[in-house]
Amino acid sequence: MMKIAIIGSGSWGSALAKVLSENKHDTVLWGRKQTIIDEINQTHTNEKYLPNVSLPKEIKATTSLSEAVSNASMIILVVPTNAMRQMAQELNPLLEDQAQAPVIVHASKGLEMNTQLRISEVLTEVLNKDNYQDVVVLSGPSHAEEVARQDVTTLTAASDNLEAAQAVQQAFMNRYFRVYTNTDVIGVELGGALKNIIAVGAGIISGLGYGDNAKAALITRGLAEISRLGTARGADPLTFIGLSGVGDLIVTCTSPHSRNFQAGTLIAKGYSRAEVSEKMFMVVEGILTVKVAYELAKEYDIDMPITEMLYLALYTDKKISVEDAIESLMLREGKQEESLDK
Ligand SMILES: NC(=O)c1ccc[n+]([C@@H]2O[C@H](COP(=O)([O-])OP(=O)(O)OC[C@H]3O[C@@H](n4cnc5c(N)ncnc54)[C@H](O)[C@@H]3O)[C@@H](O)[C@H]2O)c1
Ligand SMILES: O=P(O)(O)OC[C@H](O)CO
Repeated sequence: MMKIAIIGSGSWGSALAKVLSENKHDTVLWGRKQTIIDEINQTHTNEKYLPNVSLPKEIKATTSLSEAVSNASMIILVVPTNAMRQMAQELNPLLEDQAQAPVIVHASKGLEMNTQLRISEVLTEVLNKDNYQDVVVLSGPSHAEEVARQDVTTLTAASDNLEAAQAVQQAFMNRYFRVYTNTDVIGVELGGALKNIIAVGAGIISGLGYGDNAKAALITRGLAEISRLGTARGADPLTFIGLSGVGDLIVTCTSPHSRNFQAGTLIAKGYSRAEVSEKMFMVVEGILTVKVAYELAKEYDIDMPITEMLYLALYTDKKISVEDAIESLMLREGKQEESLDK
């Protein structure tokens, strides 16, 4: 058993802390809001982010980053993507004097605005490489609400160093939480980040009353464009038919738990991007990732029609309605489906 620090006490950080504590690890949960930290320590709940869940009383919560990471063998970052750089900068001096360099894990899903970097790229850019062992990405189809009630869940731990991925696998695995390993960090991170865009689209078509045919079309063609961008960025195409690809795409596009899906239903009701962000108090990564993916698609000359339509609807003043966007997707020139020899 080891000391594991979880940085971020929102829905996913709290659910992951619950799993690790149940696996008998010395689990410390860091958050920036004193009221939430007090609630976790005193009543063993986090009603705002993980309602109706009893957390193990062994979880220690703190607002002190130094206390959280001191002597931790593993540090798991679960803050919104655009807070990762700052968290890594704050971590850097605290890792200087650790007796043993920790494994750094992140379990978030997005791409950094402006730099277009994957989260592991941000972490390796900022963290002093002498002070940590490896970076591991934990991703896959996993809603916090279901993990917290011990529903069967499968994930992927990916790292360039298979042994580091295996260490994460061993820390988390139990009868309801099964972790596979992978060495395709690019594919695992891009699958997790880009599926959120398609989930926003799924919420929109559901909110507009389209049926299951439309949803299946969106998921399948969404997977095609995720795979196109992913392989252009160096991912193994097979990764996109794994847990962090199609697995996460299915769960996020079909589950009422998904914040990205919920945000899509609000967009279908006519709310603007700013209004949606205000109404959803939890992070909706897909709304931000649309912009980054659109820019990457332009840069790499990749056809991403669903992402492009969402970008036009959310980020430009072209005032394209969602109905017009869907019609224009449907009426593009006829295409051939992907095949292995193309
Ligand atoms: N909720 C899930 O089911 C789930 C599952 C898998 C992955 N994820 C991913 O995990 C990441 C976190 O999601 P979540 O569901 O926990 O979000 P959340 O909105 O529930 O919680 C986010 C937490 O980060 C904190 N935070 C926000 N800005 C911060 C900053 N600048 N510095 C430090 N802390 C900050 C918030 O106070 C909150 O505690 C996202 O990338 C999400 O895609 C979520
Ligand atoms: O609630 P969402 O849309 O952020 O999705 C959560 C997880 O990524 C699902 O695997």
